[in-house]
Amino acid sequence: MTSDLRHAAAARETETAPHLAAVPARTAANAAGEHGIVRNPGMALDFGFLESMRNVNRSALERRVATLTKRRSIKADNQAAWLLRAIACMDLTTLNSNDTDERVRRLCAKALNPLRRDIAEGLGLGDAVIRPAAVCVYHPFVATAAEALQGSGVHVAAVSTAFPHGLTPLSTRLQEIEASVKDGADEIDVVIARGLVFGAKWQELYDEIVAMRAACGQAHLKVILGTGDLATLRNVMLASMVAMMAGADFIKTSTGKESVNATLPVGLVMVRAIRAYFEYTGHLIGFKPAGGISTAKASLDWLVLMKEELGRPWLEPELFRFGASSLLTDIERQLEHHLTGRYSANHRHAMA
Ligand SMILES: O=C[C@H](O)COP(=O)(O)O
Repeated sequence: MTSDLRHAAAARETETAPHLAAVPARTAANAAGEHGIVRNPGMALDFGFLESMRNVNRSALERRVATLTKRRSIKADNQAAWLLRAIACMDLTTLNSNDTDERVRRLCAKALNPLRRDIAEGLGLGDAVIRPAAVCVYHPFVATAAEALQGSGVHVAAVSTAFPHGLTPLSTRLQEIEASVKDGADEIDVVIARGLVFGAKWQELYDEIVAMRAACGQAHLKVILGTGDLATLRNVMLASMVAMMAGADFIKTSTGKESVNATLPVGLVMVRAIRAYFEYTGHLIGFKPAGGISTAKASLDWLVLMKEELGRPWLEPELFRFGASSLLTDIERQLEHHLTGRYSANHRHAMA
């Protein structure tokens, strides 16, 4: 364990719940790494640890979520700052069957200038650069996005393993990852084959993710669980843990294509898995809720959940992302409302 992580663990032990709030911002910031966070090296698949995970109590989770979202008291002045943070933690996404290079270029242009000039000026942003953390695209558009975003610091994320179902031979999925990395992807969002969860084939799931992590090389690995397909919250907890043990840098809820996408109770299960993994290993894993998050209000609920359950470091793009195709539109509208007291039509905040 590095001294930074030892420091984080020591800080954790001195605090009361939610004790990860004690982890200092950018805990591992001194360690080398493109994101300023020590990458999760993974660990051997530990069946004993998996078995020790308690059953998930859905009604307790729902009560906790209700408390969190009701207790939230982000006042109007703070709200604009939180919404800017939501932009900074966003993977601005297009994953449509009718995507084109031109559409991806327009989305990248939006990522480079996410707020209309009058809104940015009205907020007094000056030289501050507020941009999404990444643009997320299908593999065929990685090179286009990489070229459009070159030098900007906005990453290219690719969904590269037979998204959204993950149902091609592993060798094909690994080749797709390698091709995306070669084309310039900084981050790879992979989907798991959900059948491995239903069959409790944890070893096979673990081995697949280990292979995917190896195929990523320096690119960061986000593992999409497809939680809406996983049937039980215990499956969500166990799949989260297996993904982290196999070396995931982030765990992500959904593809956006399941009938149920990111929900706060499922998110709570996953962030508690992240907490348990941290307590066990000292490694910090990112979280990405994705799918159906389209309103500024929803983004605030998620940010509150992260702050209350895991603490300040999980309000940084190194450890938290929204996967969202239309959230930026609503955030921009709300920021305009904050400045003018009026709402404008969505088309005034075009994405791509
Ligand atoms: O990973 C991101 C999701 O596919 C985006 O879903 P969304 O279009 O519902 O925002």
